[in-house]
Amino acid sequence: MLMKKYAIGVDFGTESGRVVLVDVATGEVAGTHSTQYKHGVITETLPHKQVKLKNSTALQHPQDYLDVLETSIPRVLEDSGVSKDDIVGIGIDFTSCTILPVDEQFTPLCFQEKWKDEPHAWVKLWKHHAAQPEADTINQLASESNEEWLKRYGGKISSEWMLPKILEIIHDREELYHEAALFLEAADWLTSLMVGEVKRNSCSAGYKGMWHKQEGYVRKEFLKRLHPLMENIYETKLSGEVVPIGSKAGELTEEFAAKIGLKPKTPVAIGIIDAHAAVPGAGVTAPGSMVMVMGTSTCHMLLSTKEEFVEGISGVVEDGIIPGYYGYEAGQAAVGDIFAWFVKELVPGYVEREAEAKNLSIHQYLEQKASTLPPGSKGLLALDWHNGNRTPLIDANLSGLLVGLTLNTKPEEIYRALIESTAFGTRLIIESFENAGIEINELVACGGLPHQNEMLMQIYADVTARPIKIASNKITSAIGAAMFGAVAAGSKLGGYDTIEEAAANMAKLKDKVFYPKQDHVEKYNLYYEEYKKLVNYFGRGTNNVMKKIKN
Ligand SMILES: Nc1ncnc2c1ncn2[C@@H]1O[C@H](COP(=O)(O)OP(=O)(O)O)[C@@H](O)[C@H]1O
Ligand SMILES: O=C(CO)[C@H](O)[C@H](O)COP(=O)(O)O
Repeated sequence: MLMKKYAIGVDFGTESGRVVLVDVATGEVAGTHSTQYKHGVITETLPHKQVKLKNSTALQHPQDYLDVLETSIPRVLEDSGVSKDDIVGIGIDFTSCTILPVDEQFTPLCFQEKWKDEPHAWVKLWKHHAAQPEADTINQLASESNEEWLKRYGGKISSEWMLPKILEIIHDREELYHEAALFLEAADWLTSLMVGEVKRNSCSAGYKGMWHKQEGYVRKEFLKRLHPLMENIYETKLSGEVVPIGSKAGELTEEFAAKIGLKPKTPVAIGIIDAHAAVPGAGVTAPGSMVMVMGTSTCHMLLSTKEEFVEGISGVVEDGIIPGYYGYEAGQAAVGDIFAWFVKELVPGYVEREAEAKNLSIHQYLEQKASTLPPGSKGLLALDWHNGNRTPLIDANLSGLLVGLTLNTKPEEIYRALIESTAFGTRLIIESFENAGIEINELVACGGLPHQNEMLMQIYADVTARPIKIASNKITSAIGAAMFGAVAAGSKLGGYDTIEEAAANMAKLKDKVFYPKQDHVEKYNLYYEEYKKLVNYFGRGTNNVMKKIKN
């Protein structure tokens, strides 16, 4: 009898890391284990000392990531009874841009006595937003000198990305900049430790590090204008081979294998960003299907054979998601978060009591009531900008809107209108792609939200006039990472030679598909035109009435 073979996927999220053990032949999940980061997101003071952190700081402790590997991998093997001899490969995905400075041995500077009290020596998590002034400077200089690369990022780069975060370090603590041998994405740090040499993944390098497969990195003259110390940064502190997604980064060293309970020489895949891993995780490896990773926010991921400039996208990167294709990322800054805000802040006590009496969560109760309402939610129309607009307007200062209120408006009507507004937001993103000549025929949803609210999925199908498939498992990114682990092994070692083959065998979708209802589609076409008028008036015009008042 043929022995079953498994791949390990590790998904490093914002609060915890999750390990999944997947049967390579069938995609069946043989075990999962998750380890909460002991230090979580560090925003006020450093863990060991009262060092006050500046506003918008979000740091992490690198030991927490090692703990995930050292705890959850052995646990998953033990609980499932799978032998380490049957693990063909391992892949990791990570939040991004999450970076840290390291020395020549890849030791994080924050582990050193000399630097442990210096906030800039710690991991800067993706949502560290303290580098906004640096991002503004980069955007201004880049648009003044018409930098071609800016168009690949929809016209603006984010304070979350590599260059603003490093420039912030130069501005605040130049000495630390000099001391760092390398700045690494956390995914690349772990990969480099696992295989014993520096490897950078083309996904993070492309979406967050301004790397382009043909043109390389940002030109030196521009970097020098940012800061003289940055002129040669890509040959020095950001040096290291950029390895395309879907490649093997190397094999587990003896030392690292012993730490995490796997066999030395186990193939290790090059890392990938979490949302991007969800694309093959949801079974998408070719153009035409847009993957929506739906949770607190939504990331929209798409493949194409063409590189086009699309309004307000987060980025387009060759080999960024699936080798051989241009991968596009766009997004809505808040989706589930908007519904959470409404449920927490605005739902009256009587609704809470009714929900409790029916043993339903408030979300479930509101869904039940709102699903009997007609499209358009009795004349309500909202703008989904409660956390700004990512694509297509790239404006974090925009705020939400609700029109059409009367004295008879009910909470479930507002709940439905808010959901509809996020669906209109997704349609606006689809239209931005279509305006650039990129086709989208169907949608594939993954993440937590599609499993929580059927009405929401039906509204999305009706508003976008497209069928929506749903990934069967909520941990789609981790499964995608495991697929990359299987590809790192290759077919000779029991894995696959391409990510397409891995996804065809390992991805699982739910049987239920949400098909658009024609009468609803027609109504939503009309309401969408009204939504766009609001977008144009409040988002593209010169009035500032919607902008949040900054204090
Ligand atoms: N039944 C529901 N309907 C709509 N939204 C929901 C429902 N239940 C939870 N949510 C929202 O889903 C979001 C959590 O999504 P999930 O994918 O689980 O988390 P994350 O994005 O952190 O990975 C929260 O913002 C919450 O408000
Ligand atoms: O920037 C991103 C993708 O490009 C992600 O939003 C970031 O990595 C955090 O993701 P999550 O909150 O789902 O863990």
